[in-house]
Amino acid sequence: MTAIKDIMHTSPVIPVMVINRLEHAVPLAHALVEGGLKVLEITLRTPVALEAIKRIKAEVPDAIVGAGTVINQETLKQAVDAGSEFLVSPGVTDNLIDAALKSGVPILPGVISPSEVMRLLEKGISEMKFFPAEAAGGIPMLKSIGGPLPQVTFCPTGGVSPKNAAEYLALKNVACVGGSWMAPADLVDAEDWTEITRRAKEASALSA
Ligand SMILES: O=C(O)C(=O)C[C@H](O)[C@H](O)COP(=O)(O)O
Repeated sequence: MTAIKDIMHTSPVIPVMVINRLEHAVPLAHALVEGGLKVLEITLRTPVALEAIKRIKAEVPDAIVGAGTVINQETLKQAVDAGSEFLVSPGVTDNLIDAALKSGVPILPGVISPSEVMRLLEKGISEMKFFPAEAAGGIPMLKSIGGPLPQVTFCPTGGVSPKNAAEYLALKNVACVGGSWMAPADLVDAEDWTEITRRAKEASALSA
């Protein structure tokens, strides 16, 4: 099992994927990996998400496949059973974090406030998702949290785009960012894998 810290340092951007049609899972993963983005977050927002995780794991060996939108013990168990190599949650509850720690699968839990950060530090977690990044205060908020809590490393996600990704990545307490702009619904629906690979290449060229 790869530690979440190493996963966060694998690529500067983690694509957040919403897969509506199962047959898109493997070509989409290939398109992103070909563009240099190996760490893939498949959100559990669609009925085919768990099967998509299994297929990508089986057919795209270079990918590091994680589950997003893990919100409780039930979705955590489903994600782990599907073979997820990491878990991402939009927020935190004690039940969820305790279950994740027990499972042994690394989790990137979502926070927006110093209190949430401190609760996770008490549980031994120092890598976190900052979600929803732009709406929750963006770059100034991360800089402010980094003052008293410099030991925490973040993956800002939510409203991150090619316009602001480099600025986020320049922060001391940011290892990578997450976002959906490499594989938005219209490009996936159109099966425009070429454009998705082009966007992935551009994203993977950003420096963390
Ligand atoms: O589904 C989840 O678990 C999430 O946490 C939400 C995603 O991270 C954001 O929807 C990505 O945000 P955008 O890049 O602004 O589209």
